[in-house]
Amino acid sequence: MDMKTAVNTSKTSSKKEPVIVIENLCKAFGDNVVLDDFNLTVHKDENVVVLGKSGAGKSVLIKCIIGLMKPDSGSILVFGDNVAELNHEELDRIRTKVGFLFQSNALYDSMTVRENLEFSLRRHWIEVTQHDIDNLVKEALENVGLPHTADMMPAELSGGMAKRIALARTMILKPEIILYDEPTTGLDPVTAREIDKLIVKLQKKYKASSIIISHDMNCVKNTADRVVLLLDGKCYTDGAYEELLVSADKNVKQFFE
Ligand SMILES: Nc1ncnc2c1ncn2[C@@H]1O[C@H](COP(=O)(O)OP(=O)(O)OP(=O)(O)O)[C@@H](O)[C@H]1O
Repeated sequence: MDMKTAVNTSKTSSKKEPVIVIENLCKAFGDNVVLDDFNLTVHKDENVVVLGKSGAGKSVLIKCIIGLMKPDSGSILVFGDNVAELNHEELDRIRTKVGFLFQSNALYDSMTVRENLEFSLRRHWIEVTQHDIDNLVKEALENVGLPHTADMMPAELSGGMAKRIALARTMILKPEIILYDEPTTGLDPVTAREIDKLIVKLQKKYKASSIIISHDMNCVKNTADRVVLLLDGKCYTDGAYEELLVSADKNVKQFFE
């Protein structure tokens, strides 16, 4: 079956403006061809989940999007700019609009929650006042339901709380695009579902677009407007969760069984 033809209709309309356009992306490490003519367009307000087996190239894809890795060929346009051609300052400007939630959370252990959130702001927004910072920190903590944690240290947080704080730190810059690297990995099922809800709530509130890398099929179901299967370096198929769920294609089925 030609899966592209079969399931290439997503819940979100392709009429919305594209924010990320990836065309013919290729990346190899020696003989290891990881991305091989990979294509993907993400539109405004859209949550796209990228599914793929371990080693399929999901992290490499994300690194290319934020300019941490250079593609061998092909292009990645973020808000119309070709990431591989940007200089350091231009990349920094783009990164204020593109938030990244690390799988490890990447909170600074020696800083309080407030300092972790402030650090993000001071690094990117040079002219921000202390009054603005206080308000933004308050809003960010309220967004994730943890207004009382500002003076806590990361070591005092549970895994779920740390994930929420990491999400607050990502959202404090009000990014227009958020890239999530396995946001629910390592969390218990109840906490994982809370994180799914927060991802969707904040995406709606700030009208952000997202790429979510996940193996957690509940997370995929709860967050995805569209699911992309990365296989053999290509976008193997692309459709709504419900469409892929009933697919007869064996490569798709293995993720949904
Ligand atoms: N810097 C690098 N140098 C050499 N090979 C690399 C490098 N980064 C990634 N790779 C290779 O690229 C392939 C894809 O890796 P990647 O981390 O993107 O997989 P993934 O889909 O994110 O897997 P997982 O779900 O296990 O995290 C792997 O074969 C990996 O060994």
